[in-house]
Amino acid sequence: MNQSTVQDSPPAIRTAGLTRQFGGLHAVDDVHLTVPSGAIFGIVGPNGAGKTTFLNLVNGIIRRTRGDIELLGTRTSAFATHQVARLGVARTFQTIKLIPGLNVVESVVAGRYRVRRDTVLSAVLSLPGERRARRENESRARELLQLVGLDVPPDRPATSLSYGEQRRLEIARALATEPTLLLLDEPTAGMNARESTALGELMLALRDRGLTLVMVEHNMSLVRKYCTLSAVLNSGTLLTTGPPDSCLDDPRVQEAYFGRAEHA
Ligand SMILES: Nc1ncnc2c1ncn2[C@@H]1O[C@H](COP(=O)(O)OP(=O)(O)OP(=O)(O)O)[C@@H](O)[C@H]1O
Repeated sequence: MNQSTVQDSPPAIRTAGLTRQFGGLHAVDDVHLTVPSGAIFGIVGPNGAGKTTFLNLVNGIIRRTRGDIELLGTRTSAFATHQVARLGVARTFQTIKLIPGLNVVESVVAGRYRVRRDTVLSAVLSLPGERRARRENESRARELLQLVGLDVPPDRPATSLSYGEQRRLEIARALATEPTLLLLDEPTAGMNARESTALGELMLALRDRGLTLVMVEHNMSLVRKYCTLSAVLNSGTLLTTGPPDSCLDDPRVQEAYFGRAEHA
């Protein structure tokens, strides 16, 4: 996707009055937020601010109590996860979710099958063309492993990788669905500084390929360096949104994190 196409695209995410209650708790409370296409968008906020709940609402894992969600120009408020995935939205999780028993390359190919039921069916029935499709899937998986910088033997069991490597494998698996919008929940958790920087560079490379990236992240220097826009949640509400430096230096944000502005 070139730059003018990205600019002409509808917002990757638009929420209006988005609210999710758990009993009496407003985990996400009346959030009006727009993530433009082509952004690297950081969602930050103290623990329990509602960041993961927001991502869960966006990709249909949980249902809203009130409000609306529009993804890539389609109203998805009542969509289930698989319907959201088919629009071109992929997701990684705070807790790594790799399928035990699969090797590195199989884990990425599994990502492809997740949204392509027709391919699964032809694989099971061994229909003509299935072997060629499998070869293509594996070769695409190897390209994605290279893209995310995961230089390990493709036949290694996925669960034997280091934590940082597993996080990159999850991103490769998410990319295997050919998403337009990639949601990452704390992608640098457990990564060292070198791995975190590599992840930042990967996000830039993906953005240059036309993806929109939204990440929940606690690493503020990463957000400042690599995100083009950000939003701060606090107690479920949207405190502020805009370029990371102005958001994170906002006294209200400092207060949400530290209690008093002068502690920043
Ligand atoms: N399924 C649930 N049932 C009840 N309460 C929930 C549920 N999921 C989240 N919450 C509550 O909603 C609030 C927001 O949680 P959420 O996980 O979205 O925060 P977060 O900003 O992602 O936090 P962290 O940075 O610690 O991961 C918290 O008070 C949490 O305990």
